[in-house]
Amino acid sequence: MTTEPAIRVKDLRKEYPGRDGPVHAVAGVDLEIPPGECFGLLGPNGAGKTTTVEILEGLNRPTSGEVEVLGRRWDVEPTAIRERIGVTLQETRFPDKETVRELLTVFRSFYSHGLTVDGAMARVSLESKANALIEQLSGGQQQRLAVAVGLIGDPEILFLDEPTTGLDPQSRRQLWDVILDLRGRGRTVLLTTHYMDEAERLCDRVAVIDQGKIIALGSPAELIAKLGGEHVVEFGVEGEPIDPATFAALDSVLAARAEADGYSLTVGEPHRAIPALLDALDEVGRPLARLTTRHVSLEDVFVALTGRRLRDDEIEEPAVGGRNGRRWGRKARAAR
Ligand SMILES: Nc1ncnc2c1ncn2[C@@H]1O[C@H](COP(=O)(O)OP(=O)(O)OP(=O)(O)O)[C@@H](O)[C@H]1O
Repeated sequence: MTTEPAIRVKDLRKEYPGRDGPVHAVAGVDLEIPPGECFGLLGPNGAGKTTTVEILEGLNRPTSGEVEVLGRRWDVEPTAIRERIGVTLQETRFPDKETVRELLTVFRSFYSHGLTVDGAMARVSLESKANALIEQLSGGQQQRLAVAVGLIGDPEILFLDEPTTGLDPQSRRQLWDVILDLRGRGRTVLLTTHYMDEAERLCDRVAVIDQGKIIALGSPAELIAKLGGEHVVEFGVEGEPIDPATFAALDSVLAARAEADGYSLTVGEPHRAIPALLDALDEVGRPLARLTTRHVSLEDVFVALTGRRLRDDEIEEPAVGGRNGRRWGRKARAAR
């Protein structure tokens, strides 16, 4: 295996013509991904993930910038790159009337070396479906087949564009196992997703991308640690809305935010913050409607950086800094 980066991207830009002027789908992305890393590109719909990945896969051309895949450039050595990468697109449509084995046999013939067809089916646990028609497969099985197609050339890098979107939880977990297996084999995986739990579970490092730019880069644990608190307390209060600044001043609260249906606090120590919250509500005679606690997630990182949720582009109020004086919220922007 080479010691050069598996992927190197410098000042990558892609503009599409738009009705109201050019759309800057990728607006200056720098990336260096070492071999063997499972790297996640995270961001909401329209952030520029697919465009970036398509350029890396050689399916789209950049407007400007440098791209090297396994030390090679698409405009110089396209075949050499194609032989060593695998691609699973966001949506794949295979011929309904072909069997799993037939399809994999066709794709295997495109590569000078690779897995056996049986080996590829085993990697994605589809052995029992070898002779099933593609139209007979469930959504999760079809997606695993798409991954098997990506793996058939035994690639050094596998690109997976939103591999689990639309799948049920069990199918998602089955695909996660396939990706973890690949990671365990030392292969490089570049994954795009808008599921934060997926990124946390699978990725060594993630780049959070928004409006064509990387706004945070690091391991999920590093990005979460930057929020300063490990826990989120979410609660609702009966009656009129309360200014979140009231809660920001409470013991061990690092940031407070009004949510659509209540409030969310980033806290260092829930056993100090919760009693303080209950006392404060008691004092003003406002009963608590509900309260839950959870660990901070990458979703919270995204909200803290952009003031928006990843999944639905819902607008959030900026967070109000706690007594440690930390402000994590930014001005809420209008959804595009
Ligand atoms: N062929 C195209 N022509 C014009 N605009 C495009 C084209 N492809 C993408 N865009 C625009 O570029 C931006 C980035 O799109 P892209 O598909 O890369 O985002 P994404 O993060 O992958 O989103 P999704 O999760 O929805 O696929 C969006 O504003 C999109 O509308």
